[in-house]
Formats: sequence, structure tokens, C-alpha cells
Amino acid sequence: MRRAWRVTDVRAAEKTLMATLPEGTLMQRAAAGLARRCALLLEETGGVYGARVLLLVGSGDNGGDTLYAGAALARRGAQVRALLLTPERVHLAGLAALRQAGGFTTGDLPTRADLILDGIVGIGSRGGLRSQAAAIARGLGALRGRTGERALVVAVDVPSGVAVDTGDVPGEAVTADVTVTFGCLKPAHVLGPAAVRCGHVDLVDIGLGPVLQADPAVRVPEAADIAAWWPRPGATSDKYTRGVVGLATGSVKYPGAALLSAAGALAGPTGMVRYAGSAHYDVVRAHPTVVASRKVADAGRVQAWVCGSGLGTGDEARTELRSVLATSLPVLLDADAITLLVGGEHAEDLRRDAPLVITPHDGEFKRLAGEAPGADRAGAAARLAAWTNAVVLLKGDRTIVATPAGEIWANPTGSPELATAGTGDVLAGLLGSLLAAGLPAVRAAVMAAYVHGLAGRRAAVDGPVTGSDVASALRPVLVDLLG
Ligand SMILES: NC(=O)C1=CN([C@@H]2O[C@H](COP(=O)(O)OP(=O)(O)OC[C@H]3O[C@@H](n4cnc5c(N)ncnc54)[C@H](OP(=O)(O)O)[C@@H]3O)[C@@H](O)[C@H]2O)[C@@H](O)CC1
Ligand SMILES: Nc1ncnc2c1ncn2[C@@H]1O[C@H](COP(=O)(O)OP(=O)(O)O)[C@@H](O)[C@H]1O
Repeated sequence: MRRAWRVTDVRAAEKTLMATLPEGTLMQRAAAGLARRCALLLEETGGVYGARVLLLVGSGDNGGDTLYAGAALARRGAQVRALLLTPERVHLAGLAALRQAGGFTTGDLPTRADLILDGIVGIGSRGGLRSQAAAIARGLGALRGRTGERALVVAVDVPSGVAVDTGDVPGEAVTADVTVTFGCLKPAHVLGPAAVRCGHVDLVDIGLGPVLQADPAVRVPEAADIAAWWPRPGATSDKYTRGVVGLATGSVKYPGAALLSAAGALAGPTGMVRYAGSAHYDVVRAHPTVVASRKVADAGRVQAWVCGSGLGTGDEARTELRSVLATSLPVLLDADAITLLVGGEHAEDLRRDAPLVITPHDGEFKRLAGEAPGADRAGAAARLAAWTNAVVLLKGDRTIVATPAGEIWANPTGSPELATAGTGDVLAGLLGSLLAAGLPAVRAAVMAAYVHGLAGRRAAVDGPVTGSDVASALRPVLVDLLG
């Protein structure tokens, strides 16, 4: 698992650490790590000696890191130029070091560079980039290096222009090939559109770890976590002990949602999938191992319910929603079931002790919460989780999972190709299977999003993706993941 911390917590840790070290030590550590990473990148494209390096230098310590790293590269023979955004407010010691090493300053954006270091602004940024910085960020794509390729962009700590704590990109921002960050990850490295701007994220250890006291703001699962958490059958397992997932999904109007949620559930770890709904003939024809009935009340024993995908929003759907919420089992509500919650008619039904997971996309989120997730998607998901006392899985690129207690996970897998009808139904089925297998709701949500995202990527290799392709890709993905 990787973890990311908010700016205030990073600053507090920095302060604690600085109290024990000679002044400037952390900046020297950061700059040395940054210069090493940059040298490695340059070695891949013709070496450090003679390489053209452009430093974009803002007025804070982010600019200071950049100047010191530029000095180190200049000492190794790179031609280093620093574009100072505010020459009257520059890190003076950093600038002196650069000059002493043979680097220069420049007033304009040049046309050629092999490597650009973006030190305009780091974790001290406020709001969107100001106009001069924004114009520079816009112009970077035009710079060419010695191979004729676009200049490589290394963001120092974070790409300038991103909102560090939320992952929002409120305006113009730098798009980096590599982001070299210091001490720990920040939310922008793993959340929202900012994460996409970071490119490959490289963490330089500056000794912050032991003094980072606060809880991380965001957690990111890794393949090893999913593999370790995934339930596997043992010698004494049977289909019931592995868990039975119930699906109250689909309808005569939307039989596809039933089929896709069943396909997702069948790839999960449970020993049996039961279906309850009006698409029961279609489900059994497509998936003969599913045990089907017409109503939730007739379904037989299950250990968790998935309700809503393609269910419709009429009276019959309401009855089925009430039936699943009346159980003492974990319940996942998706799509139409989320819409049915709007207006508060089911407020009493939601007062339950058993785990509840809701999986809105942005439209469903807005319907339920009364406003769109907005710039702080993780915060919005956490607020909805607290309000509904449910684990909220907010879909999208970098799907977020939030708990009522405010724990946030960001999913690192996925593909824009997943933005197609039916993929959410597959996710609901898979997540339901994990719930029925006995996993805690937050873990089930994190695992399902991760595997579903990998399946989306895998399916996209063969061209445009359908929900069925994602379902079919779940098994090969699990084979790779679980060994
Ligand atoms: N924490 C750590 O452990 C360590 C931190 N280290 C490094 O320090 C960095 C943080 O440095 P920092 O605090 O000096 O802030 P920083 O990011 O340079 O920005 C402040 C300057 O930017 C300006 N500015 C603000 N918003 C802007 C905008 N939208 N558009 C344009 N400009 C904007 C703002 O101007 P002002 O508002 O004052 O006019 C101010 O002058 C951190 O990211 C890391 O690189 C490492 O050296 C070692 C360990
Ligand atoms: N731009 C995107 N990039 C990556 N994944 C996305 C993007 N847009 C949507 N997704 C993913 O695609 C799935 C769509 O789910 P949903 O909107 O419920 O579809 P449906 O209801 O048609 O099944 C979700 O898992 C979501 O995270």
C-alpha cells in the first residue's frame, strides 16, 4: 500500500525534522535526489555532458530545490539555464550555487532543451497558476531536445498548477513525464486529474517518514495487497462457506445489467451466485451456474446483496430495494437503487447495522448528495459516506473509496475505455461477490475497483471495450494477479 499526506501534515513533519538538523539539510537532500534522477533521465537520451537543461524557477523553496539540482547538473557538464519567474524574489543561495557551477539565467523561454525542471511552485501553491506561469506551462510542449523529441519535463515535488491536497487541476498546469517528490507522496500524486499530470512519480527519501505522525490522507492499493487479501478456497471449502452473493439487478427492460452483474459476480471468490429479478430466464440461459428466482424474497440464503443495476425505479424495484435493506446482510446499492434513495423515502431502511456500499458515478452522486462531487472528489466522497453511513465508491478515472470515518483510497488502475455502458454493472457484481465472501466493505470496494480497472486496461488492448469484454478480462487478470 502506498500512502499520501496532506500539505499541513508534511509541513508539520518537516518542522519536526528540521529542528534536529542543520539549516538547509532537507533542501540539500531533496536537490541531490532530484539531480540524481535527472542525470539518469539524461543518460537515457545522450548523457548529462552537453545536455541543455532549462530550470523554471519560482519564488519559493521549490525554486530553491530546482536551482541546487541545476547546479549539480551543471557541475557534471550540462548547459543549465534558469528562467526566473520573479527575479526579485529568488532563492539567493540556490542562484549563487547555480552561477558558481557555471549555470546562467535567461529571460525568455528558449526553443531548445533536453530537460526541463518545473520548479515554479510546489506544495506552497495557492489557486491556479498566475498568468506568467500559465503562459510558460502552455509553451513547454514546443521545446525540442537534441534527438528532435519533445523536451522531457520533470516536475519538482508536484507539477505546477495542480491543487496539491485534492488532485484538482483548476486551470493551466504543467504536464510532467516524471515527478520527483520529496519525503512522501501528496494527494495530487494519486488523485484526480493531477495524478495524470504527474507522469511517473519518483519518491526521494529525505528522512521524513519517521516523523510523519498524522494519518495519511489517501491510501493506494498495490497488486501485492490485492493478492494477499483475495480469498482462496481451501481443502474444507464448499460453495456455501465460500459465500453466496445475491443479485437484485436487471429487469425486462434492462436484462443486460443482470447478465453483466452476474458475469462480474461469477469471476469473484464466492461459491455461488443467486439472481432474483425479472431477467431470470436470460440470466440462467447466459450463466447456467446461477441459481435464479423471480423475487428477492424467494431467493434463498445469501451472504450479501447487490441491488440496483438496471433494476428500474418503479414500485417493484422499490419493493426489492426494501427487501435487501431489511436483511442483516452487507448490501451494495448501485445505479437505480441509488436513484431510489433520492427524496429520503428509504431513510429508515438505511438505518442498519450491516455494511452498506454505494457505488455512484458523478450523475448519481449529484442526485443523491444534491451537488456534483466538484474539485475535491475525495472530500465529497467522504462527506457522502459520513452522511449515508456507507462505504462510497465514487466512480471515474482514479475511482475513490471513502468510509464514514473518513478513510480514503484512490484506485490506481483503470482505463478511459471503461467509460462505456455496462462496465459499472460488472464492477457491482464483482464487489458483491467480495462482500459475500466476508471481506470488510472498504476492502471489498478497493479490491473490486483495482481488479476491474486492470480488466478494463486488458480489454482495451484489443480495441474498443464493452462491458462484456471487461467481464471476460476479469479471469485472466486474476490469474496474473493471484498466480
Ligand atoms: N516540505 C518539505 O518537507 C520540503 C520542502 N521542500 C521544497 O519546498 C517546497 C515548498 O516551498 P515553499 O513553501 O517555499 O512553497 P513553494 O511551493 O515554493 O511556493 C511558494 C511560492 O510560489 C508562489 N505561488 C503560490 N501559488 C502560486 C501560483 N498559483 N502561481 C504562481 N506562483 C505561486 C508564492 O508566491 P506569493 O504568493 O508569495 O507571491 C511563493 O513565493 C516543496 O514543494 C519542496 O519543493 C524541500 O526543499 C525540502 C523538504
Ligand atoms: N474517464 C474514465 N477513466 C477511467 N475509468 C472510467 C472513466 N469513466 C468511467 N470509468 C469507469 O467506468 C465504470 C462506469 O460505470 P457506470 O458509470 O456505472 O457504468 P454503467 O452504469 O453503464 O455500468 C466505472 O468503473 C468507472 O470508474
